[in-house]
Amino acid sequence: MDYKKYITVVEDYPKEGIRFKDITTLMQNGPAYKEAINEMKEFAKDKNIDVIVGPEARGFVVGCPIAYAMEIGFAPVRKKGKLPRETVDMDYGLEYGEDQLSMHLDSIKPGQRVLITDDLLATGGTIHATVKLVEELGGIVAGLAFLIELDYLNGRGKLAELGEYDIFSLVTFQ
Ligand SMILES: O=P(O)(O)OC[C@H]1O[C@H](OP(=O)(O)OP(=O)(O)O)[C@H](O)[C@@H]1O
Ligand SMILES: Nc1ncnc2[nH]cnc12
Repeated sequence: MDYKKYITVVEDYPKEGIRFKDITTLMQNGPAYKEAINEMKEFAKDKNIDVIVGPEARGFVVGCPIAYAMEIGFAPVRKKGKLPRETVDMDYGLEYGEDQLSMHLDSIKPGQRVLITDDLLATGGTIHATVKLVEELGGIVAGLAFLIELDYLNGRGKLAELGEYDIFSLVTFQ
């Protein structure tokens, strides 16, 4: 499927010079959304995944339906102060700002195999912090799946600082 035709590119949002990839137009199309989730699930199917992890908010939009389809759990990564119990926290930077991400201490058991999902890989800052959170909790990152990868921001290079990972993206923008 040509997913690009369902993704809207918005110029200069949220800041001048950013070409924002809006996935809401893909989500509005039931068959395209379903097919995208199915392809991401296919990537994960032989990896013995125990739990899916995704950062708020758009990581939930892809991670939760994959978890549902695979009949496994989903552990959220949230911006600081949003999780009610004890957390592990990590600073991070992204294409248009910086923040802190958190996970509940009991959201991953040591040795569990994790699929990390998000809508989009840009600079890799969000996913770099997410991998660090998962590994700090003792999880094994068995794969990373994205709807969109912005090749020109080299998120893969940022992830390579942490190790070698199996990375899948449905659509690449050069
Ligand atoms: O690779 P990076 O440079 O880190 O950028 C990618 C991240 O940026 C966006 O999330 P955002 O923080 O805008 O939050 P949202 O999902 O709540 O809109 C996107 O959903 C990714 O999580
Ligand atoms: N260019 C972009 N479009 C959509 N989401 C993003 N997150 C970081 N960079 C982005």
